[in-house]
Amino acid sequence: MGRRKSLRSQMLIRNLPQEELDSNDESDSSDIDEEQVHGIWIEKPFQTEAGRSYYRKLQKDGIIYRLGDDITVNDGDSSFYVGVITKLYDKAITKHSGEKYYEAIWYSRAVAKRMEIKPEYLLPDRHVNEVYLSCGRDENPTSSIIEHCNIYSKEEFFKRFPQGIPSKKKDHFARNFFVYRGVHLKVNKYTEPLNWSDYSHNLDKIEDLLVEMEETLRLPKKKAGSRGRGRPKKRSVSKNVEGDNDEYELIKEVESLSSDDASPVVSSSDEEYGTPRTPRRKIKRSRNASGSAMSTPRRTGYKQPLQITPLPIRMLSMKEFQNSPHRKARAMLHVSAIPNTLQCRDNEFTTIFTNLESAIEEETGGCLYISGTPGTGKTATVHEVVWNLQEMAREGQLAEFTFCEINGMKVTNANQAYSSLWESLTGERVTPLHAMELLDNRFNHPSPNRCSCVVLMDELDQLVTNNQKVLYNFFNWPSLPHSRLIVIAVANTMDLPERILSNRISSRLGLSRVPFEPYTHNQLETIIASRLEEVKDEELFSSDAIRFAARKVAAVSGDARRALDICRRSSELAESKDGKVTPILIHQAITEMTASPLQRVLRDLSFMQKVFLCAIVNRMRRSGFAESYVYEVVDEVDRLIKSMTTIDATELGQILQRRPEFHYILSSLSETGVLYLENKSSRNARVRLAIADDEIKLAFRGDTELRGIA
Ligand SMILES: Nc1ncnc2c1ncn2[C@@H]1O[C@H](COP(=O)(O)OP(=O)(O)OP(=O)(O)O)[C@@H](O)[C@H]1O
Ligand SMILES: [Mg+2]
Repeated sequence: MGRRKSLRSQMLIRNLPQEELDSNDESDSSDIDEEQVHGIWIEKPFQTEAGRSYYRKLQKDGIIYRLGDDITVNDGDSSFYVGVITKLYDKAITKHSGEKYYEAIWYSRAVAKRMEIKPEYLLPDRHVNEVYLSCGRDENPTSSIIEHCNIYSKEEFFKRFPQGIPSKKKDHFARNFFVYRGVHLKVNKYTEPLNWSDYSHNLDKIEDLLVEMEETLRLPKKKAGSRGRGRPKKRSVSKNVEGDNDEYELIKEVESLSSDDASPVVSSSDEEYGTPRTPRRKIKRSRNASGSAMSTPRRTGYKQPLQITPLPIRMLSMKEFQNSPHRKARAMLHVSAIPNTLQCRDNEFTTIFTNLESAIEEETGGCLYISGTPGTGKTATVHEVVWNLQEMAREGQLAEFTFCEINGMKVTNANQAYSSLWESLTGERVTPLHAMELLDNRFNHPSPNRCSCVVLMDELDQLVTNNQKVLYNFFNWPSLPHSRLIVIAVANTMDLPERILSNRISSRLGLSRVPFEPYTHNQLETIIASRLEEVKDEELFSSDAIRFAARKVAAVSGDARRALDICRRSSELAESKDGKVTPILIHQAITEMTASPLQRVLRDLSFMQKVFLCAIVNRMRRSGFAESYVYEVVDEVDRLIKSMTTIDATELGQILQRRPEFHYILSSLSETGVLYLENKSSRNARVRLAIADDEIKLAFRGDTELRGIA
């Protein structure tokens, strides 16, 4: 609830004619809350269009706000935004509160708590009392208006306040600013100096200036969806970034200037900043430590500096590498060697690209759900789209946006997704719970000039929690009007949102879906051949061999990763025989990879044994430790089973009831020699794999029962 200010103070702020303030006295006392919080219309609308009535004036908390007035706006935190009112309207005919809106063009603050302009683009001559006219505008409920403010030209401002206004003088600081330039935040470019007295309170001139800024500062856009090929080089951001410290220094400068003025006595804090001193070390003492006869004697000893035993360095000779075409081919076929373009994924690329591009352009939020079996190029395609969009943003053809990647496999706990997103947005590290609150607050409150944020949530199934809160939040935030959050969720199964979230919620979210079909043999052939393009002349792979490998993989899984693995192994075999890769060698590689005794043992395990092994592998990847506790593995098994597509709910119930059998399952696996299990029959026993986790992945990859989890 807004606190009612005295009429005197309102007059001081606004210099309003007394009649306008007096008119307040006639207002109905029953409307007092509505008037204070949302304001009331004090004259008839001058225009009605498409269910909206437009007004010229709003009276809120006794103060009149008109079109063209400069205002400060609540940012949902302890700071504020500055804007000029361009429209005042209500959306419906009813009298309910919360339906009165204003549209504002925002001024970007040159020095703000949370920067609206990226630190690397800040101008060195910016001033603590300066704001830039920006091209951003927003609609917001009138309840967010704080009060009027004065926006002067630079000349006029310094005539009135020769020393500037220090931020600690809160009353004056938040009410007086000057404009010297405009800024286009999407391309981070500034206009030439402006004389703001020509524009102040003149909406037509401001709008003309914005059009001019849009035309002159922004580059022409590339054809939509045109695929800028190749990965753009990483931008080298100047190390000498001006950030919050500079803000602090600037504020400090102004503060010291004004304090000089006010009194010649140097304050202790000024003194501290004036002369550099050797920092004193703080000594932590416990309450009853020093000299007490009762104190426990301190352990004496000395800390040895950490010593690192150097490992022998294996030098790879470049010559050897270049002389061996097979090695070169294997490097090209390696899954980590990302090709310039991804073959056979043009449709998927275009769908994702246009969805993201339009959401960034239109400053809206959105949710994209990408599903497909392993190795179908989901992650690689999203990365390619994002690289292209980032390149466009760098060239000024698209608004700048933040990209954040959260991989379910790389977080130890699903809630860490919140911390990762908050860190990408602000650079601050906070606990997951706090991050969730901060994010919720951010997305529920308007903010001028907020840039869009694209979040890739890869391996989504790993982010499923018991109460599904993480998924719910990440799918719900994009639908909030001010979030500008675009979520790309990637998972192996089509219907994960339906299974995890209740139907009512998942249908409300309205996810756009992009399914990635397994590759056909023709597509796999193209993918392998294009990777071998550079060593084509050497004829290392016969075309029959490539076709054979592609057909073999397409018949089982359509997994590009597997096709590449097979080709790499057969290249090794061919190299040892000094020959080229033939269908026979491909066959040999496949048999080798799938028919080892260990592979046979693994494939013959029972369903639950397999699920337990998958759970152990998942735990290992998440925590980064080889060892896990049995209770952690059991929890992981629960989670995996819930996200499985191959079993129905009743069966699921039975499996979960049988869970106490976990110890028998783990002991049997330990007896087979697949894992080490600590010899105690409790949930706190530790368990570790005795074989490479890759073997498990390889054995279970084509297993239909384990679809969606292995
Ligand atoms: N169309 C393609 N052209 C070239 N290489 C491809 C193509 N599709 C996939 N690959 C390669 O296959 C490998 C696996 O692709 P990617 O990681 O995108 O699969 P994914 O669908 O995300 O699988 P998972 O579900 O296991 O995460 C990558 O190394 C990628 O370079
Ligand atoms: Mg992936």
